[in-house]
Amino acid sequence: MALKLEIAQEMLLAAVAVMPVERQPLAHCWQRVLAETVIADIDFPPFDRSPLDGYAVIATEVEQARPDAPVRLRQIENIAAGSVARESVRPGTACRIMTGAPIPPGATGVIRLEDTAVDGDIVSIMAGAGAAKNICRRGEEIATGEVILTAGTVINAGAMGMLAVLGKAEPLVYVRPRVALIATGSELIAVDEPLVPGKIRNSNSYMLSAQVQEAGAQARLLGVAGDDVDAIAELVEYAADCDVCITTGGASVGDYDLIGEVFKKLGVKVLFERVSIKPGMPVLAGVKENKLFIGLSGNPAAASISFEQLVRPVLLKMSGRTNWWRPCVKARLAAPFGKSTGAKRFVWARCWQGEAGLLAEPLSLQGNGMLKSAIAANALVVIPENSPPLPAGTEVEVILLVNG
Ligand SMILES: Nc1nc2c(c(=O)[nH]1)N[C@H]1C(S)=C(S)[C@@H](COP(=O)(O)OP(=O)(O)OC[C@H]3O[C@@H](n4cnc5c(N)ncnc54)[C@H](O)[C@@H]3O)O[C@H]1N2
Ligand code: MOO
Repeated sequence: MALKLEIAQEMLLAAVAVMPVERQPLAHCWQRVLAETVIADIDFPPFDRSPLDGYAVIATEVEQARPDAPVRLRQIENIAAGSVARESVRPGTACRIMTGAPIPPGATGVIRLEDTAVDGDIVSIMAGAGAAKNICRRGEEIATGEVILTAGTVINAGAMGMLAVLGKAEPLVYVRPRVALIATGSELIAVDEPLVPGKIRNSNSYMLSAQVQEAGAQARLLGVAGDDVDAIAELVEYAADCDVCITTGGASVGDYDLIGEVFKKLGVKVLFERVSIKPGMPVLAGVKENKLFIGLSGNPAAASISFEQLVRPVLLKMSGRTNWWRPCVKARLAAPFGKSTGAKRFVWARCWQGEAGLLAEPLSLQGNGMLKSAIAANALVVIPENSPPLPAGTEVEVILLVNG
């Protein structure tokens, strides 16, 4: 009897724990999950600074300056970004200043270079209104004590930059789960081997290594084992240093479907053997000594979809992420979906914004042994259980294949 998807998801999530933490050099932290709350210990900007190349002035002195009535000031010094002024701006003077340099004492505004005319050490201000707005104030973006990032945040480009602003050279991040990938099947050959009759290349390990990495984990490709319990068990034991071990193939009821037997031989406690989804119905899951064992179907579409639905949320939880689910939206089918379906079905689709709302078009060639439509897919259409064929225009739930 196949288990309901939601129950299988809950069982797997309950079976795993969040990974330990480690410090990593900031340059290696992109896409890692932060394991600490980052509180600003500085204001940013740390000083009032100029957003323009121009002249720091006393704003009220130049307010009325116009091209036909310029205000003439004496330049006292020139401050580059990285330097600080030695002198104060006093009435009748201006300080040449570059973008990013600290506003000198006494100045209350900045005039951009384009609104000035310079003759020796005399600068004529040709347009002086609004000079006070041309100062970036200390702490205008970040105030000391502010919470800037929280644990569980995926470190994106913005977070990378912000951690650098705050001097976090070695942020605390979660260790990435290690995931072993083993392909089983006597028909499988390696990607660099020539095809011979009866054989196909192992594509599942490469497809899943991408899915594993997209979920923030590390993939270890352990190669192929033929349909032999001892050979498969040996490779699974090879994965001893991994947190999750995933096999593909041999998950169904055929003469050579041996994963159940392999799990039994290795003392893996089986949680379930079939989940009520299409594709991906045959999927075994088990635990042994805090390690998770997953036996996915050999069919590429089935392996990919059951990974997406069952394994991805688990890897996100282990990685320290706080949201384990993709964003889900409603859309209308842009083309009919002609199959009636018993179990809940996931269909690779393209989703886009139409004139009257979101549209989703199921991609062609969606056999459970096929993969091509996954190349163009940006979404999965969810066909509810016990659905008749669905005409174009039917409202469906769509899972967007982006991070939530
Ligand atoms: N009598 C029944 N037969 C089948 C049933 C069923 O309920 N009763 N279910 C079918 C469905 S649906 C699926 S899904 C598959 C699941 O089979 P397995 O998980 O045991 O997988 P295999 O038989 O080993 O392989 C299936 C298919 O995939 C190809 N394959 C395997 N590994 C790879 C790989 N690493 N890279 C690329 N392709 C791979 C393999 O050659 C087979 O064509 O069972 C159905 N049968
Ligand atoms: O159950 Mo199979 O999983 O349709 O691909």
